[in-house]
Amino acid sequence: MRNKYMTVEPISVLVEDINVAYHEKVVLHNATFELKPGCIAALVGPNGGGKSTLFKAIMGFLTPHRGRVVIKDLPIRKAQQKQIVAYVPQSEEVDWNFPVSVEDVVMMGRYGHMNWLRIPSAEDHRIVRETLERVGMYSLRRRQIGELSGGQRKRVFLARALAQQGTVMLLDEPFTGVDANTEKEIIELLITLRAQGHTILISTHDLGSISTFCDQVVFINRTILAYGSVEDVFTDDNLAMTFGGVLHHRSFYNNKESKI
Ligand SMILES: Nc1ncnc2c1ncn2[C@@H]1O[C@H](COP(=O)(O)OP(=O)(O)OP(=O)(O)O)[C@@H](O)[C@H]1O
Repeated sequence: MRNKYMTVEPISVLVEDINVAYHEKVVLHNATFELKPGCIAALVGPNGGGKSTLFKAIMGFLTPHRGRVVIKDLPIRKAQQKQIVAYVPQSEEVDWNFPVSVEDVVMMGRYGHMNWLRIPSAEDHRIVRETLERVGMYSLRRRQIGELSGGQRKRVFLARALAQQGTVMLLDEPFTGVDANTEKEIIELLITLRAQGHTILISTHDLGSISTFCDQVVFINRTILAYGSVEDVFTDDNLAMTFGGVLHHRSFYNNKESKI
């Protein structure tokens, strides 16, 4: 039987010179960066800057017109086949009226581990139960997903990603619409996942918390403007370049409530 919370071999993510377009219109240009194995990286940029588009390209949902995404020395399709990358989408991308329960959603994270009949094994059920307990949603497992609060919805999709047991985790704005306690709990969970070897990319508008739990920052606005360690690149100059000169990160340290 597998260890309850598995340790994984940390792996890197390389995004190399990708262009991504919707209907021929390029929205992400020549984007390049690398995530170090076993780090938490914040993806920071303005609304419409291309964060969700980048996640979809890394997931293989959108195919770059040029460039490549390499995960553990594998092209993205192979990495997806091996269930290496798990994704927590923005809440707006989910149809909350869909008649599925919390438990059903988390079980979807196991689909890639099942055969084509998709009959869950005892291990699948065990993993779903454990991940629901881990995010504090086990007692609500039978509830329809539309009957959850914003913070509970985030937890369910986090549980789905955990159930998938991907080594790389992509989280698109997990803090939007959640209260301070839930944000703290999600950060603690991410820190634990990093200690277990996971590589994590998280888009966030909460600049004030980045230096408390992230190792790397990736600045994005239609391209990657800068990336590297928090110490080296989380600077006023890079914030100004990314947001057009209107933000200074010291103001976020002083006012933790501020969000872009
Ligand atoms: N399905 C789509 N079809 C056409 N254009 C799109 C589509 N999705 C996004 N875009 C455009 O691509 C650009 C990048 O959008 P994206 O959603 O990646 O930004 P974002 O940084 O995630 O924004 P936000 O912070 O508001 O979530 C925007 O100009 C957006 O209008």
